[in-house]
Amino acid sequence: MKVKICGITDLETALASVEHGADALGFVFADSKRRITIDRAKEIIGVLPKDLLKIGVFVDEQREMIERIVDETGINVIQLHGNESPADCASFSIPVIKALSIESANDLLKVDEYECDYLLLDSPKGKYRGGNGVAFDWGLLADQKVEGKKVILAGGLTCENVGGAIQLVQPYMVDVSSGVETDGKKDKEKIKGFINEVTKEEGK
Ligand SMILES: O=C(O)c1ccccc1N[C@@H]1O[C@H](COP(=O)(O)O)[C@@H](O)[C@H]1O
Repeated sequence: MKVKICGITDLETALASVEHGADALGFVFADSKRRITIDRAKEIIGVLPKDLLKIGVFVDEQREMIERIVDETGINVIQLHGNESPADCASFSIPVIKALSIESANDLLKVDEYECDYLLLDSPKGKYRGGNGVAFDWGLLADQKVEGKKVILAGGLTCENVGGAIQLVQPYMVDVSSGVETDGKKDKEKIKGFINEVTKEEGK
């Protein structure tokens, strides 16, 4: 099971996440309290391990801007978290994650429209397009399995609920932002605890 820590804005948190076993770090280039500048992302990514997934999160961003940010920062996976169409997600030169908002079983029908490398399933609710710390009904995914896609589960995951979520959904990766923060800042102990819970669940 892979783990992504999203909303990285400083090097110390990035390095601590890697040390504790994160497979992927997310950098938000969209409207968010965790938005990062191109220069800052470049500085952080420049010292991270080569094989780590460095994921740029975008919401309905211009393709040219996404390509520029990829070139300048070293982002090696693109996460499209807005209303991007299947065509918008196609033919980038690096892997793409399409995020879909899941509120009802009907929303899962969209899954087959996208041919990208990964599908991220998140809650639709909150102030921003993502990163709101709100979970959706994971039971929908237990009832209607997503076949043949690498599923990333996101939205309201915490140290307390990630074990149960994994049992229910069996995703390829779990993705967390708010659940590893205290007072709006990334909390290294929570990051460690979250990754430990995922590892514990895998060992069962
Ligand atoms: O993290 C953000 O601020 C963000 C902003 C805009 C689009 C996506 C964003 N983050 C993604 O949302 C999921 C869920 O976050 P949370 O754990 O519920 O806080 C997160 O994993 C990011 O991929």
